[in-house]
Amino acid sequence: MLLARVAEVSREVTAASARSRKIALLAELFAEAEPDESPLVIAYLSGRLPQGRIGVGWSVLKDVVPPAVPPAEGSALTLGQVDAAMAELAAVSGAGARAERSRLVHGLFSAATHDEQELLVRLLTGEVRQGALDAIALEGVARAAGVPALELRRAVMLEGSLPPVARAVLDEGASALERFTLRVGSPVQPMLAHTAASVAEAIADLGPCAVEEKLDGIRIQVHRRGDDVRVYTRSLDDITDRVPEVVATARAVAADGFVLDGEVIALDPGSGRPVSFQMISARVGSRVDVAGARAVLPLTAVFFDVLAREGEELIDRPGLERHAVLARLLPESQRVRRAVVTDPADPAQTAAAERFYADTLARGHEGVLVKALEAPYAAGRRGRTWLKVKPVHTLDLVVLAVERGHGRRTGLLSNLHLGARTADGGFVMLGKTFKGLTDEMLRWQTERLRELAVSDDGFTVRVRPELVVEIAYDGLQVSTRYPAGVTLRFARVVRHRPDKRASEADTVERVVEGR
Ligand SMILES: Nc1ncnc2c1ncn2[C@@H]1O[C@H](COP(=O)(O)OP(=O)(O)OP(=O)(O)O)[C@@H](O)[C@H]1O
Repeated sequence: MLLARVAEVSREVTAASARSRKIALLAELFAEAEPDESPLVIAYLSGRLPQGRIGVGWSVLKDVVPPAVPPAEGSALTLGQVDAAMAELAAVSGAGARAERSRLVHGLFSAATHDEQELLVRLLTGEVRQGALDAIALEGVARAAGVPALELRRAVMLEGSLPPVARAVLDEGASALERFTLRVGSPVQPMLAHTAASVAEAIADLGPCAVEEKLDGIRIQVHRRGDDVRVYTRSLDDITDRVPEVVATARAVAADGFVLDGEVIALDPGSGRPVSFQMISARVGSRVDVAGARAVLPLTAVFFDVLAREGEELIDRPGLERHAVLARLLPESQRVRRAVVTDPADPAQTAAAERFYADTLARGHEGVLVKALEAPYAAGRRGRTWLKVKPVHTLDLVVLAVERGHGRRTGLLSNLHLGARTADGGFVMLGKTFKGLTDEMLRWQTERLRELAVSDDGFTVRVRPELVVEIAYDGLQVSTRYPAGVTLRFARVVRHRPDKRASEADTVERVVEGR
């Protein structure tokens, strides 16, 4: 397939306002593509490169942004050629890398038409305006392959991503879906939670439920088959080598095969209270000297769900049943604490749930999750059957740009420009903040944002909109300075969220309407 065709559909999808029209356009595109090309089509439409970040920054791109390079007359670039060029670019390193990248990028842009050049820029800068593309791409594939979207979605959750499933169903049809089951060693997208204002509201919503402590660590999914243990993050990255303590815990379980869902935390050796997320994140994120870091900040794995055991898939079983399996697998110390409300009409039980919430906060945790006892595990979805209750309201926003620090912060990238998602896949800026950033966080974000930089006027560095930050704030205030007409009052950074994608950030509608 030609890149020009993807560029054309990408434009049409952006211009179409009806979701059904977008899906129809995508279905047509997937029907035309060879099944093997579909992973590239999905990636390019949603503005991702399969190679990830490939080191082409603004210093290289500014020389090729249209109209800098004369465009090719007719379209001839195929998706395969673009992919090969990106792979070549990703492999460049060492002395002379910048010149070599520049040479390769020039070559690619000279072979591209004007429209293709624009798509290439968007791919290389990460600036794609394709709202909720992953969800509609899934529906487009379902229609092109003639399979129900619901069944395709389940397969995608179990596989972890759309491209491999798309390739299989477009090639073989519905029968391919059977292959995508929960497998030990293949991470599935975790179930997520909605928010409730209070424990009472959550109980009223869910009926019989469990109130669990919300641990403030890093989500982990632990797979074990025989002696082989793998640990994945919420974004399904394999962190096995960084968390030897978790591997040891999983090996000690008296069962051969299972998939567990939980959180890795660190407890202060002195007080026994949980240490900050930022420190755990630094410990898990460190590529260096795991043994040394381990001595300083030992990690503890605590689990709250089990998705499979000894070859048996459990995700469709009620929560209560899964918890019974979990309780047989793990000692109490390795499970989250919880209080069960079997009868929401019993005041003694609801009072006990409220006490549990208060005690959890007093122990230094950030809140609770209230989970319906009957509900299955909704992999990859923000289910209505898990509700989180926290005393402080936070937003997940995307860093759009950052200002250079001055004074004590000279040399660091400090003041963050914060954006919420818009319905059309873009971002709208809601405000700026450098409050809440510790020295360690400043150092970390400076390094990360330098990698994401796309332009720099000496004062403000614009970045690919990829880094998510969790922001606490005291409310909204009307502002003519910001495009949504509002800005955040006393916004402060709670933490960076490298485990979240920009597509998971809060939408401006949610911020403004409190939804
Ligand atoms: N007992 C628990 N059950 C489920 N998730 C828990 C529990 N304790 C801590 N967590 C964490 O809370 C998260 C659930 O909240 P949510 O689905 O909103 O994700 P989130 O956006 O990362 O949440 P937040 O931003 O509030 O941490 C899980 O991803 C997990 O990391």
